[in-house]
Amino acid sequence: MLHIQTISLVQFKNYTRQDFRFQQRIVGITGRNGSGKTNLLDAIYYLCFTRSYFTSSESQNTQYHTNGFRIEGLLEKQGQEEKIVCTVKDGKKEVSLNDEKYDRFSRHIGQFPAVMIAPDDAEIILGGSEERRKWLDTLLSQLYPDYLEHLIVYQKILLQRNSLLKNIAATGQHQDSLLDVFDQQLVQHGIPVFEQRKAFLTAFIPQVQQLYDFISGTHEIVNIRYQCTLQEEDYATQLNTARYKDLQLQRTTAGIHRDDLLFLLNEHPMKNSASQGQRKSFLFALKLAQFEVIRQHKQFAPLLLLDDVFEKLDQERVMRLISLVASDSYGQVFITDTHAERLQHSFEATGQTIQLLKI
Ligand SMILES: Nc1ncnc2c1ncn2[C@@H]1O[C@H](COP(=O)(O)OP(=O)(O)OP(=O)(O)O)[C@@H](O)[C@H]1O
Repeated sequence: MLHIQTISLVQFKNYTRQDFRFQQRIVGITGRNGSGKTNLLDAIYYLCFTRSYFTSSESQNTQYHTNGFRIEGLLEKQGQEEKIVCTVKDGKKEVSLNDEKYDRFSRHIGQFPAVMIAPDDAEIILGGSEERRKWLDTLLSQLYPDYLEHLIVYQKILLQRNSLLKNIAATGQHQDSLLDVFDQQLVQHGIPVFEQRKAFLTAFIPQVQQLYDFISGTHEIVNIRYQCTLQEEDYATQLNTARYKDLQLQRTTAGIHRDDLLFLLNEHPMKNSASQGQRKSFLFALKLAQFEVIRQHKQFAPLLLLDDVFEKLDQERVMRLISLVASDSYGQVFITDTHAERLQHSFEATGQTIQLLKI
């Protein structure tokens, strides 16, 4: 079991200094627009991922006119007390677990799994391919530390290769042997990422379908098509064939950094044809399937952070969703809403009690 008991915020976004105690499995966070509900969810997310869900800019997380922030959380994981502290001061970030500082934040990832569902998630469907890769990478990194390691090295080599391509263009000097070394390293770290993405998606799609059926109460067919050039041709050959083009464009055109996922509803791309409610139902199915996969893998439920779920879903879908996340097979659930009564009644209708925090 994973349960966050308290969180203390100092200068994190709109919180100057505030402590929260979470006493129940289901915690409702209510308050007016702009009162800081999403920011509190994000602080919890930050403890789990050493970063905000919404922004990679620490200055946006820091309260206006201050030079840093601090988030401290006390958690219980499988019967053990755990303390996580994240601080940013004058642009320098530190994260510690039980007072031991991490030398690399990536070591923290996956230990305290969490799934956030937020309105901005529509970007996973509507935005560019990097949004979909980011979603998949965050998920797989929580499951497989090796995946994250390969990805980090791959991205580092990619940057080096791209700057070499620019350098060659600027100086006119051939550097084929150095490019060969980079190509070899891209292959070494890119292929495991490709294999993991492919295997994962194959097993994942039926789970998304099952949850989509449940939430929507329909039998529309959802699908995720993995688009990667490595499916068609050996990566080393591709890099070799693309080298001339890469030299012209001064960037690496082949590889897993260009992967995309095509989301389909009844075989049509969701981006163009699905309604807002269908898209939202799909995103819930996607995220709750993610939750299931993590739970099966870790043998305990991740934290579930639900932001503004009532928007754009009809009453029936909302109730099916609430009945699912309220069930005992889920772990600790945090849910925001501007209407305290709506939140309370929705959960009480399922026979569960909810702690209401008004902020
Ligand atoms: N760096 C910052 N420093 C101080 N305040 C900030 C900072 N970043 C955001 N805010 C404030 O936080 C508030 C937004 O909080 P949040 O998004 O958590 O609101 P919310 O309760 O989820 O609102 P809604 O119901 O509209 O979704 C805004 O008032 C914004 O001005």
